[in-house]
Amino acid sequence: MNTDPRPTLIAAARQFYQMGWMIGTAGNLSARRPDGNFWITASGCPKNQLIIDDFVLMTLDACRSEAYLVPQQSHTQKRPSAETSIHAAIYSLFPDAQACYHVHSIENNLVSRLIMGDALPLPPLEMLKGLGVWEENPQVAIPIFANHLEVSRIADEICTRFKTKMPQVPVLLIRDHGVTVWASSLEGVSNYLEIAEYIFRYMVAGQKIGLELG
Ligand SMILES: CSC[C@@H](O)[C@@H](O)C(=O)COP(=O)(O)O
Ligand SMILES: [Zn+2]
Repeated sequence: MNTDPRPTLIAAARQFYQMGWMIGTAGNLSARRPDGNFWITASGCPKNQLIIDDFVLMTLDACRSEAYLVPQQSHTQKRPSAETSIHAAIYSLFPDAQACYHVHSIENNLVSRLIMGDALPLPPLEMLKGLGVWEENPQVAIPIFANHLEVSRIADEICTRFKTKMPQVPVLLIRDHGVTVWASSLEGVSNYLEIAEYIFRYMVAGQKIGLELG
């Protein structure tokens, strides 16, 4: 990824806003640069009207799963997303990840309540191939994490769980909060998010008509 990812992030945020996934400043998007630093949306920005200065450059301490502001950012006084620690956790756990998207949709909030355990089993849909699962009748579950006011606690729990058990697909849910997806390219992360949200819409619609989802 040699070009500036910010125009792509701006376009993606506008699209997700229109889908109802980034309403009222919700959500945050990030992408890595070739030097390993990553751009992330500044906190509290309306996602339908982002500009190039609505991003903050962070440097990653992969060993500690923490990110820090890159100094000398004369162009912005903005604060990074309040959920930067989750992006930092993903980038440190998955060195191939080049982009990480987090959105709040009605459906991703609803499905996080379909089961009160720590993983959501998915129906064996063809669409799972788009998340990299090429199996007959796949048994896939998405990890669910508790939502905490202190975001670094969510990030710590992601690190702890994924260090012992890697997720089957690059998707995680935070209960009553939203979804986070990651991929090795900007194109890939958008596809993954669209597929995850398709599956969530399917599950919510299936529940409504009493479908057995397993
Ligand atoms: C609509 S408030 C949502 C926030 O609390 C948070 O969950 C979120 O996704 C956006 O936080 P931000 O700091 O703007 O990146
Ligand atoms: Zn959020």
